[in-house]
Amino acid sequence: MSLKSKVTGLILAGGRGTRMGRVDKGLQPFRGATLVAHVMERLSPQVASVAINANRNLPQYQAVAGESPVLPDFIDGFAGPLAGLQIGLQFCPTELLLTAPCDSPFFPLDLAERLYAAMAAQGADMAMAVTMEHDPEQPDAAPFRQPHPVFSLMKASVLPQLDAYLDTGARRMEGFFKTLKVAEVMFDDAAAFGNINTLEDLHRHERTAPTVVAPHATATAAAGPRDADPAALPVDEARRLICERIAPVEATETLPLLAALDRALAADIISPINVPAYDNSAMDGYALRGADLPAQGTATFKVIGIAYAGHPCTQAPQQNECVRIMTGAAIPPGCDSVLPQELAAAIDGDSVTIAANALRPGANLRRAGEDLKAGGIAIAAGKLLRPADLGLIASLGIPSVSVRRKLRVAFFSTGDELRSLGDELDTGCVYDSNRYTLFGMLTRLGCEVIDLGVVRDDPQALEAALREAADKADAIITSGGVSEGAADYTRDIMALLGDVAFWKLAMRPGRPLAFGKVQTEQGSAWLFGLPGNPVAVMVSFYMFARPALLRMMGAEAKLQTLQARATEAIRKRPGRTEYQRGIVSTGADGVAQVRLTGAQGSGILSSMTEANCIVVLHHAQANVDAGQMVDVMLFDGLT
Ligand SMILES: Nc1nc2c(c(=O)[nH]1)N[C@H]1C(S)=C(S)[C@@H](COP(=O)(O)OP(=O)(O)OC[C@H]3O[C@@H](n4cnc5c(N)ncnc54)[C@H](O)[C@@H]3O)O[C@H]1N2
Ligand code: MOO
Ligand SMILES: [Mg+2]
Repeated sequence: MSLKSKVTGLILAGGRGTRMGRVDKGLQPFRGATLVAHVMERLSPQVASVAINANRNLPQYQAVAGESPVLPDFIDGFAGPLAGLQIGLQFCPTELLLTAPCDSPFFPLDLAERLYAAMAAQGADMAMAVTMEHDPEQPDAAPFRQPHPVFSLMKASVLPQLDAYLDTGARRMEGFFKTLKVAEVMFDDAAAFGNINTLEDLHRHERTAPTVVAPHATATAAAGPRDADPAALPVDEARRLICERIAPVEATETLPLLAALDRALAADIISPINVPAYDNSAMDGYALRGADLPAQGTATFKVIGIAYAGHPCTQAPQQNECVRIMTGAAIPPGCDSVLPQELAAAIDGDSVTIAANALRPGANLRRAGEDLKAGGIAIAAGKLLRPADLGLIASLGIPSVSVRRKLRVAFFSTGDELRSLGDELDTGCVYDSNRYTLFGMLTRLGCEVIDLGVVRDDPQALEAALREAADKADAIITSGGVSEGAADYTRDIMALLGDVAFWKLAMRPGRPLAFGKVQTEQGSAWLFGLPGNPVAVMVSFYMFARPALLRMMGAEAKLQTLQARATEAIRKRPGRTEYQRGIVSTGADGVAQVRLTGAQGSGILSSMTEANCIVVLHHAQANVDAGQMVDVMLFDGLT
């Protein structure tokens, strides 16, 4: 089942708007629509359906909501967001509820996904967004954790706990959350959770250009302390801008199951049968009726038949009778329990003696449909098919599946200094390594690769390569030439052929990045102009090209991070995301620990081959002390 189908969105618009002069915040005009309409637009793609919690101007909210419900508080008197949450949970038709306030129109498009990942991983009742913020009055002070309780994903089943909490007269969200198991999810981009509190805020944001058109405008709002480059775009923001523009390729194909490994499933796999198809035994032993088991002492059962996997026994045991049964064999009629043979008190010819408490009635049975129910979604569209998926599909008797077509990705390296393998290495030259790392990363991702070789720093050669790439491919990956260097013609040519933006990112390595669409008469392709430095090209690929390509492939793109303890102090400047190469291992106490691989320069490719993970030091994060936990991304999870 897809996550989206499990989540209902709730927009919290029930407040009094005190700080806005008691105007109805959600209905304030903003960039050509109401604030609530902006929130609705960001929430809708993440959820199965949306509801709005509002207590005033209900017809106006209904006009924005369309078919979706507008729900006033159940308890009286503008009791705050918890009252909105209560009615939202009462209404919620799915197992999860995602909340967003009506005055925060910039929140991440992967909010549901990221909150859910943490909630599931930690077995929590709910997950809440957290950011690291700076006090604008004290720019030199350490950043602090800012929870955002109004951006939460929770199980609908917490409603009775909320009812009980509200019955005590308490009204604070944080107070209620203390009664639950909460997973906190750190988001890099504090600005994305910024809300519009006052009319002045509203007008200030209104004057800045919309996020999608001019990333740098919002980057300024998100800038960290004074030494950070205010024009640099935070990583989360850049990833969001890229993914917002990109859509999956439409074409699909039907492939025999064995040819579908690593491809993105184009349609849900619906189970045509129950798996298992019949109740069967989980053990070698004796099938019997649980009601016949002794309450005390022992009871002796007569063996009346034998059931093998594939050869059922159709005889129904009567009182104190049983059937000898093997693992996987169908349970004989009337039986509901299986005694593993080693738990019998005695076995003598065709009689088996069982002691009281040796077996719980109902034990050791695998019920029909306990793995998959006929008619249910066995695997949701978007899944990249792994070995277990092939097995699961086979277990349903399905011989072929519909997958998205392979993505065609053209790539080339740029630079006069590059020499191909087999060439002499002249003075001032380097062997072209980026094309090999790119080939590896693209192939691992399951793309059809089109290698266009090395392209000289020459406008005509570059234009020809880009045109050829746009004609042949869905996406183009280049390396080099996107910085400010005098010989970097790529920028001019890319801009000439398409709608390409050159970004300076608040990250290291991988500061420069070109992204946009290259258009020719024959076709168009998304271009990712990655920086030339060999480590930067890999990091930029993983952080930006990979999620975008996966999205084009119609696959879910998760960047999974784990936590590990830093074995050493790490220097880190707040205001940019740093990706350092690390080696993760298990510490003496069983906790994951990570050490850095020596020099971290963006030309030092050996740091990548030595590493087994990337240590992610988030935008607002400062120096890390030895022993502190840090986020790591395992290479094995990236490709
Ligand atoms: N004045 C500034 N200079 C630089 C800035 C800046 O902001 N202002 N950014 C630096 C950063 S960060 C990077 S990264 C590089 C990126 O520059 P380009 O993308 O233009 O890349 P090139 O200059 O073409 O190459 C950089 C470096 O990488 C080597 N390289 C390039 N391609 C390959 C390849 N296929 N295989 C192996 N090595 C390759 C190239 O020889 C250079 O040494 O700009 C900084 N400068
Ligand atoms: O992208 Mo550059 O490699 O950050 O140094
Ligand atoms: Mg260059």
